[in-house]
Amino acid sequence: MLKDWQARFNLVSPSTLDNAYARHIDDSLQLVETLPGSQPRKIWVDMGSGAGFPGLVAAVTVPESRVHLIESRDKKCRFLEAVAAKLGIAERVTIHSVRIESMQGPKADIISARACAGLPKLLDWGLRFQGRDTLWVLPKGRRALDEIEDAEKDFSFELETLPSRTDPEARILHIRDVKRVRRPGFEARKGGRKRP
Ligand SMILES: C[S@@+](CC[C@H](N)C(=O)[O-])C[C@H]1O[C@@H](n2cnc3c(N)ncnc32)[C@H](O)[C@@H]1O
Repeated sequence: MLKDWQARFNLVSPSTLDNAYARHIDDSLQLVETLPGSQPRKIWVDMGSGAGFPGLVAAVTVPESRVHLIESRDKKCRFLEAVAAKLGIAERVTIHSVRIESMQGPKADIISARACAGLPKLLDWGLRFQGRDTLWVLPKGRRALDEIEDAEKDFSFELETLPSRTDPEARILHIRDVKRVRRPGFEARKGGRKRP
């Protein structure tokens, strides 16, 4: 379906299409593989789902999950609906055709986002979905360490960094207990913060 719909809907980067299973499906699958056995997984929120990576792959492979796919582009949402219907998983998949910032919930057991935004923005957007036992599962590329450093300016969090099985330069971040913080050395001012 990805290949059929690509010409009209421009779902993924054309250069990845020939190798789409490895680049998108298997790359998403490895995120599911990293979930600790004890992790609750009833509610899964995937931010910026695009063509369903990793959200739809999670819906297929984690049958106890209800998966919320958030994607602001209508065309991509039409594709997500069609795939979910074809796979017979539409009952467990909710597609939100809105901007992430406009949502208020639900509280998630798992929050994922792939190739959607830098870590500080993801934490800012995703906090509204964080509950008590939420695990954030975020694949990141070679800028992972810089993004973590940036995020630490505005947030505290527990972090575990796992290797990626599909890309030696990438990392999979497992994050918990995200809190917004004001670091010493930053002072509030109208419209933002500045370093003294
Ligand atoms: C580069 S694509 C990645 C899609 C998919 N996660 C993947 O890995 O193939 C990023 C997607 O996030 C969506 N997106 C970006 N910002 C968003 C926002 N604020 N609210 C909802 N969707 C957003 C875009 O429309 C786009 O489809």
